[in-house]
Amino acid sequence: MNNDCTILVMGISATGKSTLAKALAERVSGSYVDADDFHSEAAKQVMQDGESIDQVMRAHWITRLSDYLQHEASGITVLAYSGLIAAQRKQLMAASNRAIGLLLTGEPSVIAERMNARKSHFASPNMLTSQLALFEPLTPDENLIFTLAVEDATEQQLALAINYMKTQGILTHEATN
Ligand SMILES: Nc1ncnc2c1ncn2[C@@H]1O[C@H](COP(=O)(O)OP(=O)(O)O)[C@@H](O)[C@H]1O
Ligand SMILES: O=C(O)[C@H](O)[C@@H](O)[C@H](O)[C@H](O)COP(=O)(O)O
Repeated sequence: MNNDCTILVMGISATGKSTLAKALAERVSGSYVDADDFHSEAAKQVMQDGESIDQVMRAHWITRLSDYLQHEASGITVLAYSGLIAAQRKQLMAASNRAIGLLLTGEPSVIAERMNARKSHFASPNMLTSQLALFEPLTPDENLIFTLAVEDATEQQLALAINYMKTQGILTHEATN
């Protein structure tokens, strides 16, 4: 394992994971990685049709992501990843030397608005219902995952995330100045 740390930025589709993860990667001089890039073409087609991927497709996707984190990632990796299933969140948190999570949650109506407004993305807005149904709430042992509000501006989410990372010893004060 060559990576110092992975920051998993999680939440159902259109909660703002990619937006926050890109901003955070820039702020901490890390690498932004989008879990969307690890989907098969067949999985993308399913999501384009407005469905969430099935368990088998999700398991293959998680294996590819886990392999990447274990063997290819280096430095600080900021991964935008849905994290719907608790056991899989734990698997990816365990795939790095060090990992923390940020979870974007909020009102379904706000998320629906963002999904509908988003044009250039393979996931169809019809996915919202299945994403909400599939999402498994955090379990008590998932204590390195910090929840952020989708309703907050990205800058505010970023400030809270940086503060959390400092309290967890992931960042020094100097690293983000
Ligand atoms: N904090 C925010 N406030 C308002 N709009 C946001 C915020 N974060 C993201 N968005 C917008 O919401 C949409 C979905 O964001 P995106 O980052 O693509 O979500 P995800 O990666 O979770 O699917 C995009 O159009 C994005 O510009
Ligand atoms: O079932 C899942 O685990 C999710 O649907 C996952 O596949 C992801 O959320 C998609 O990649 C959609 O992309 P965005 O989350 O970037 O909208």
